[in-house]
Amino acid sequence: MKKSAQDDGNTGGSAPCFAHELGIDADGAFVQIDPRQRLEVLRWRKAERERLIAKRLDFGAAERRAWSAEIVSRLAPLVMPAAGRTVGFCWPFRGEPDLRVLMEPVLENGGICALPVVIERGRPLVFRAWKPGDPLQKGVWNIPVPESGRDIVPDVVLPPVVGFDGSAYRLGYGGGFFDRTLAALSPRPRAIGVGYECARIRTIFPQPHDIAMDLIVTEKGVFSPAL
Ligand SMILES: Nc1nc2c(c(=O)[nH]1)N(C=O)[C@@H](CNc1ccc(C(=O)N[C@@H](CCC(=O)O)C(=O)O)cc1)CN2
Ligand SMILES: Nc1ncnc2c1ncn2[C@@H]1O[C@H](COP(=O)(O)OP(=O)(O)OP(=O)(O)O)[C@@H](O)[C@H]1O
Repeated sequence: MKKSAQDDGNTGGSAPCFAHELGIDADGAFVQIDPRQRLEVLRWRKAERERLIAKRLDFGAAERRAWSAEIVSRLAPLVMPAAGRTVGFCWPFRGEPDLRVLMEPVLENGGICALPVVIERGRPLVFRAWKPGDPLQKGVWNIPVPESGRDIVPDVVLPPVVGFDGSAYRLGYGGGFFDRTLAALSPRPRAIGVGYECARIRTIFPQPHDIAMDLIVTEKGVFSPAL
């Protein structure tokens, strides 16, 4: 006798699929993600972060200072005129480009500078207005953050990159903080990734949650994402 659909455990709907789990994409929509692929990407990113941070530190402080100066001079026309605009900087950490000298012209132009604060793992960053002389305290990883100051939505953010690719995707420190922040803010601030040429890689293997930078600035130039 022919088995009924019921006997097969098939209730007529589509078969349950256990090969995927749910993730979230850059627009906040749920997407299916292959867990094996996710794990492979996580492992690869962890190793790649370590390799790229070690590589930039190997170059030495004098070289990084010279590159930072180049990056600042390329960034200046992109964030100016700053009047009435808020620029989200990061306090330099582990050999990242030092953009602090750009704060003075931004402030002189009537702009506002802000620094990110990690409120909680898994949550967007909060930006706090800051100017030289205002008190700082230690945040996560001992990165200095403003002790007080009003929370503010930046018009432009300058996320440092651990790695980046030709599509302007950014590899950071693995907290997902900038992706969450950019996904949460409306209107989305302009995001200009900053880093050295030695951070350029073929691809970061972008995942649904990754948000590409609008531009990448290195000591060698200003790069738009390749189509
Ligand atoms: N200078 C600077 N400040 C910044 C950032 C940055 O990239 N540069 N951030 C940019 O977002 C935020 C801090 N980012 C952080 C990212 C990850 C972890 C962290 O705890 N990472 C885990 C590893 C995560 C994983 O691989 O799963 C760890 O080290 O244990 C901490 C802070 C805000 N301030
Ligand atoms: N918008 C989001 N919603 C939910 N989870 C997210 C979001 N963005 C990122 N994540 C999660 O955060 C984790 C880390 O992301 P990713 O590897 O892209 O970090 P990163 O960009 O290197 O870190 P950071 O910006 O903190 O320097 C991922 O596992 C991802 O699932």
